[in-house]
Amino acid sequence: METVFSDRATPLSDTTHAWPIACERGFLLNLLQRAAARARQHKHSILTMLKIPVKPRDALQIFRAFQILEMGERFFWEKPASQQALVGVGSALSISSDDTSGKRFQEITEALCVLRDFTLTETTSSSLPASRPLLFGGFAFDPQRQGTALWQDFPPGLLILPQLLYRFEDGQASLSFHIFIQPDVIPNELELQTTEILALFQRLSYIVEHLPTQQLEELSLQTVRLRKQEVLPASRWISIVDRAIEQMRQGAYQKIVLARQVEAHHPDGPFDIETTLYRLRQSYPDTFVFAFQRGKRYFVGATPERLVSARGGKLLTMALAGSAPRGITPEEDELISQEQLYGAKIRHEHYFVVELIRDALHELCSQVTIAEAPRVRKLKNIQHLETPIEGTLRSGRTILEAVSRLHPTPAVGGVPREVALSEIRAHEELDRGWYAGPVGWVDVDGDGEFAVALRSALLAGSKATLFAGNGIVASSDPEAEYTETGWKLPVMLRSLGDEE
Ligand SMILES: C=C(O[C@@H]1C=C(C(=O)O)C=C[C@H]1O)C(=O)O
Repeated sequence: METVFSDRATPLSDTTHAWPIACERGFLLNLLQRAAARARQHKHSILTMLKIPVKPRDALQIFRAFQILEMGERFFWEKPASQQALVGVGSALSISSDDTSGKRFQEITEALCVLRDFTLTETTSSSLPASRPLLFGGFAFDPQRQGTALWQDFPPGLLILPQLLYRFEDGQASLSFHIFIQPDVIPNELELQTTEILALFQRLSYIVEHLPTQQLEELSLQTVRLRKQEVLPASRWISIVDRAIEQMRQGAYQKIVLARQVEAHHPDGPFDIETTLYRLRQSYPDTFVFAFQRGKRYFVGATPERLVSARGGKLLTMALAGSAPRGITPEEDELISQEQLYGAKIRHEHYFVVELIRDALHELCSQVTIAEAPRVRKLKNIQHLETPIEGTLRSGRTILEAVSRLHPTPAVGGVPREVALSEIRAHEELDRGWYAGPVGWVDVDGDGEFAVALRSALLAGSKATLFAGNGIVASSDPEAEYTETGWKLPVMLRSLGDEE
């Protein structure tokens, strides 16, 4: 294998050679020719992926560069504290499911299996860790709920294989390009495609090299008074919670999570997605910071809740439920966590989630380890009770199977699941869309990571729709639940630049 990638140490400040996407024409053409030969042999298109090492750059800069490239919709996924990022643009393939009967995960898994069997991956550098094409996307919270115009273009299930993917992990950065090669492709077309891909690499290199660096930090300091509006009046929301408590007292179900919706309007023009992401990552480094674009709209957030990750057979998940505010002094903070988070009501709510996860993993995993006692997870303005859970996936099981069994956990749905879901559907009076649904990525081999899309908002121009929910049990106090949802909203409000 011939590679022309230069490992020469070029300082990032050297804008002339800071970001070459180096790939020799002969190497790329040869890859496409091999893909074409395989496509002819199998009479099936071949998903061809080329992975190239690049100099690490801030993931948000790449996100910006992808916009200038104008190749279509973008996505962003970052775990700032563990320095992992995925940034994608364009769509080489989109797999969606409109199924409302519970088969959406299965339908998408089947499509992924076909892809896996017809994939050719290549890299210009053997020092890069092997990886497989990955798709990014999400799932609606409840596909059975009648969708409204608010979540148009966010179907029950959607995964997108980007044309270009920037990945940063373990201190290494790479750029992957994906293309389908058809069985009837002619040699001239392969030549043409090679020329086009190389031109694209050149254009992107130029854009990345010439991006200004400091701008986002400055923009993130600017605040504005957003006009905020509750979609349901507080009294109405509280009466919905009241009703649920009454039902639980009568034994109809044991736990339900009810959410409310707030609209925020920017007085002077559209929200800036990059500045929003910058603020989210600065304030909430220990979360999954994500953005998913559909048309001109973005679903964006910083969620502390991992639904599940699976890599090489190792599965990680968590129960995250029970919330309290942060104290001003360390002593007060500690007192709040001891009195509230470790109090009987919250432990009870939390325990439902641990139990469900234990049951859901039973068939999927050969071994499950649940931390003996929950711990406190401290975020900037809120703290939660969290129980880490690990498992070993049985062979042949994939992350999407885990997602389909775990979602919705009682941290966002309720107990029993189906009763709580139909109560939410009938009485919550809001369209959750992808809020509280699984968002994340999966590769063609079934590894991946999904988070629960909390602390999130849907941005449409100068309007943002925010969601926040809370777990309610029979002993809950409706006014207190309202206040608690109010601790969750500032994550997005401040990140949208709100001055309050
Ligand atoms: C539903 C939300 O959060 C969930 C509910 C929690 C609770 O009931 O205390 C805590 C964390 C999340 O599992 C939300 O942030 O909107």
